Amino acid sequence: MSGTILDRIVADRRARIDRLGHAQGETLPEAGPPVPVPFDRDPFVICEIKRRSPSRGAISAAADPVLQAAKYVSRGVQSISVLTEPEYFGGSLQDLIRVKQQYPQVAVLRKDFLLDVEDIEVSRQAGADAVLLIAAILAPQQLARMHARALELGMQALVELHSRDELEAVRALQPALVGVNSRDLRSFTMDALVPLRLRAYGDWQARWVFESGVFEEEHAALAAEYGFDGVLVGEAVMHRPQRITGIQQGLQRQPGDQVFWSRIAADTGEMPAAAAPEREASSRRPLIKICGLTWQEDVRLADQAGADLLGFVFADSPRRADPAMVARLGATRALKVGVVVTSPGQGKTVPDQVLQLLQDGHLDALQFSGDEAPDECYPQAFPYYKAVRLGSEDDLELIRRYRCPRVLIDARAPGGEYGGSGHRIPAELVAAAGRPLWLAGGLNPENVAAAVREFRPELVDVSSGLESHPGKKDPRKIRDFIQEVINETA
Ligand SMILES: O=C(O)c1ccccc1NCC(=O)[C@H](O)[C@H](O)COP(=O)(O)O
Repeated sequence: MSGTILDRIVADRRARIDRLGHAQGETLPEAGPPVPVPFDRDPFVICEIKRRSPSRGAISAAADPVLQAAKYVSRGVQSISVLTEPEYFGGSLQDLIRVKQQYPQVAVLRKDFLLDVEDIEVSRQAGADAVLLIAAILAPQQLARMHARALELGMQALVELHSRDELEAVRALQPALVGVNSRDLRSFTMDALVPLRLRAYGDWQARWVFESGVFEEEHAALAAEYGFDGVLVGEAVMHRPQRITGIQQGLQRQPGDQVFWSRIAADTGEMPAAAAPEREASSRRPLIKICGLTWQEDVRLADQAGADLLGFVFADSPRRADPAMVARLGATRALKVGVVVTSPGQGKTVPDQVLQLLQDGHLDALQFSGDEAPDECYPQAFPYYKAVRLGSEDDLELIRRYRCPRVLIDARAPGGEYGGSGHRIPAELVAAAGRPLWLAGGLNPENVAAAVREFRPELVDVSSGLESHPGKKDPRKIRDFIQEVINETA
């Protein structure tokens, strides 16, 4: 057997079915199940009952499923996912049966590693209104059979994907309910950009659910802004059902004209399915952000030379940008980012002019480069990402605390600058910073190739290293920097 946890869970479940049958030795209700209720009613926040998981260990080992469901229902939740896998998740079919019997008007999803048509029938008999079908563990024809049986029985089937190949495998089926898991069930790594990346390829009529990693309002806002109709939330609400209200609010955002994270998602990570074998994702050219642009001709040059992001500093700096210049730029190929430094505990202090640029589409996102706390960014601007300065191992912990899909790491310079210092981050901290890596701090045309080789960043960010003097970029350095990055990953 190959070694991933997903392989082990599936093999153990298959062995349990062989031993005990599809009901796994559990007693099913004698009375016929009630007519299924729709699973995807709005607000489509699916709250999960999950005692433990292989990735997180014990979440709420002793939780009573009916009491937990009560906490969800009292907050307006209409769709509940019940983990019924016993060995790795501490669940059972009885959990689902009890929840459904107590709350017949709530739609209940059976979340398990379902393998056979008989699993679908047992789920219905237990009272499930919907079932989860995981594309990663089912051959396309088997998935199609199980999907068809679920629909025949009046249930809905949430088809879960995590990769482009899986999406292409279910394309012919065009399921009406698709979940994209931001967690890779094989490695447990989470990446909020995976659902955004796959969503762009899902061009059939369906309700799309963003799964895993949803903890706060801003995670649901990200899902909603980028085309998801629902979110599936587990650990966050097991611990704190009070979060449901914020998550419901976040999901109310209408998909707008934001492109920032979907462009980043498209330009990073998994290659399009057809091209994947030719090129490893790890050898993909990192995105290039050229920051501290103050002159229009520098902006044009950086844009034409191949920068992916253009940064404009709206903070104390020799590179402070003029908002009027940014407003005059018009369309650029590269995304435009406004860099701000706001004061912690002072509320909303992003300058109005900068917010206006974001609102009017002259900027695509903000970069928070100050000492903003994790909960001080989203209320000020969206989309955004955080820049975190690393000077010691203690700072590494900071990275994990922020909720945006990516965090830029920068040097904690001796002079206390918030950015543009020209200082490098100590190599051992970069190595320990986690991946995907957005790397800033002291890069220049001479050292960027080595940095790319050593650290395989997803994005490199440069400012002072391309200047002829503070605030003015040197055209040759811009071109050389970009060429060095291209050469290193060609
Ligand atoms: O660039 C600045 O002057 C600046 C001032 C205040 C806050 C942030 C600033 N820059 C943020 C950036 O993203 C820079 O590109 C980053 O710090 C790297 O700068 P450098 O070390 O000069 O390449």
